[in-house]
Amino acid sequence: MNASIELKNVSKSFGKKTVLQEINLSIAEGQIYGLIGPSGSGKTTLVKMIVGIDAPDSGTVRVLDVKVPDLELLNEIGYMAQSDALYPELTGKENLDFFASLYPMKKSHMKKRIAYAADLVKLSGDLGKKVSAYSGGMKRRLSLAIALVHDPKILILDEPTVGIDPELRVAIWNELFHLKSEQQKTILITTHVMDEAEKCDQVAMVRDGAILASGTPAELKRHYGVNQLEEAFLKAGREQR
Ligand SMILES: Nc1ncnc2c1ncn2[C@@H]1O[C@H](COP(=O)(O)OP(=O)(O)OP(=O)(O)O)[C@@H](O)[C@H]1O
Repeated sequence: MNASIELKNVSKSFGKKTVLQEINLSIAEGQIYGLIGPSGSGKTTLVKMIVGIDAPDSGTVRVLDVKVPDLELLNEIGYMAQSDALYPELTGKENLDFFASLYPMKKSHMKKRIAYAADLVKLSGDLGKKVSAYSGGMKRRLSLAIALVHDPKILILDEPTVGIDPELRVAIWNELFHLKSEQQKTILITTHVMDEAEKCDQVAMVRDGAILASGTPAELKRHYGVNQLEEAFLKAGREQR
């Protein structure tokens, strides 16, 4: 099977600081892939390279076998950034309409997609309100709906469940599982939360701009002889030093 997302020897520095060093990553289609690592380890920088928002200093990024950046590829990627990029003076519905209109979709299909995405994040009842009146969690939920609205093959979600209550978090994860198994979506997610990493098919542990280890959660725990993924992460970090 071809990889949906493939990074080869990707490095990036900001000034003198090396933020990513020689990253190699291959994510198969139809997987939920987790990037787990502490704050500042380089996860966001890495996903921005995959979306094409930022360019590596060296190395290559390919998505669906197309070299990034590529404008058409954006039709196949749903990106939820860590900070919400919403229009506060517009309503939730107007935000969804606007972002959906950026993609080639028939009006009737667009309407269905907006209803589906709003329902998924339990915002259907609040779509008429201005985003400036939304709570932090509601804004995250709207951002997730926007990432999904054009039915992309690949979802890239940067800490999607931060500020979302446990019940909705479970509902969102169930939908991610559904999108994977029913529609073979490829889902890349960054998280600090170990119990979310446990739900991923594959996990890469990121630290100081490098991938310390990768594999299924079970493989990683077995490799490090531990019962918790968190312990595997700590052991991998100690071995690196
Ligand atoms: N545009 C930039 N200019 C300078 N430094 C940057 C820039 N973007 C990121 N960095 C630095 O790169 C490092 C990695 O940041 P990044 O946001 O990728 O980490 P992260 O793992 O996503 O962290 P968090 O979990 O807190 O979001 C940090 O030291 C950060 O300060």
